[in-house]
Amino acid sequence: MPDSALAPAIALPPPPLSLLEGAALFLDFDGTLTPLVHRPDAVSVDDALIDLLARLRDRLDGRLAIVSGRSIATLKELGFGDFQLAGTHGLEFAKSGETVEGPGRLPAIDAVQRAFHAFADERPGLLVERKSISVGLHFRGGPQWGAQADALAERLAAEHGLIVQRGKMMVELRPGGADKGSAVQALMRLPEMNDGVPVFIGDDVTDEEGFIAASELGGAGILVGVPRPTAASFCLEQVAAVRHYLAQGAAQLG
Ligand SMILES: O=P(O)(O)OC[C@H]1O[C@H](O[C@H]2O[C@H](CO)[C@@H](O)[C@H](O)[C@H]2O)[C@H](O)[C@@H](O)[C@@H]1O
Repeated sequence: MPDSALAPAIALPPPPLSLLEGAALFLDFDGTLTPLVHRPDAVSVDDALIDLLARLRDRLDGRLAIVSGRSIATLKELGFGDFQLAGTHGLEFAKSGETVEGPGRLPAIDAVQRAFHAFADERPGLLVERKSISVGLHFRGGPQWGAQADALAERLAAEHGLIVQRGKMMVELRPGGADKGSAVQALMRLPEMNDGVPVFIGDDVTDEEGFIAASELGGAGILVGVPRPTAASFCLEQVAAVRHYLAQGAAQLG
C-alpha cells in the first residue's frame, strides 16, 4: 500500500452511533477488541466480549465478522468459533461450524520458521510464533533487535517468494495474494452481509487496507489508538472505548 493512500496524522472525531445503523461490521482482534500484551499466547477473551459481539451481530441481522491477522484455528481456540471469520490477514475464511477455506501451509514457511528460531535463539527477548500458514517473529521483549529482525524477514521473503507482513513489534512471513481489504471485499459478497454499509475497526497498519476497502464500498474506517497517517475517518482512543462504543451501539440498535 503506498503511503499516499493514507491521510496525514490528524485528530479524528469519534464515530457517531448512527454509523452502526445498517452497518456490516468488521472487527480486528488484537489491539482492538483486546489490549496488547507481552506475548501472543497471553491474550484471553472474556465471556462478556463474546456476549457483546453476539448481541451486536443479532442487532445487525448477522452482519458482523472478525478480520484478524491471527489464524482461524487460533481465533476458534480463543472463543470466536460461532462468528464469521477472516484469518491470517485475509488468506483464510470460516463460518460457524464450517471448515476453514484457504491455502495450506507451504514448506517455505517451515524453512522460514527454522531460520527465525536460529536467529531468536541467539537474541534474548525474541519470540517465534508458529501460525497455521505463516510464521511471526516478535521483538516486543527485545526491541533492540527490531531492525535486524526486519532485515532478516526481507531477505527470507525474497529467498522464498513470501511477503513481509509488519505488525506491532513483530514481522511475519506469509503467502501473498490477500490482505484485510480483499477480505472485506470477499465478506461483503456473502448473503449474510445483506447490503450492509461496511465499517472496519482496527488499530494496526495491517488494518489500513480494511479501512480503504470499507470507504471504497461506501462505509468508513475507525482507527483505534493515537493519531497517525491513516485511511480511517474516525478514531477511538483505546480498546475500552471500542467496547463502550459497541455496547452503546447494541443498546441503541435494540
Ligand atoms: O489483526 P490482529 O487481530 O490485530 O492480529 C495481529 C497480530 O496480533 C498478534 O500480535 C500482536 O498482539 C500480541 C498480543 O497482544 C503482541 O504481543 C504483539 O506484539 C502484537 O503484534 C498476533 O500474535 C499475530 O499473530 C497477529 O498477526
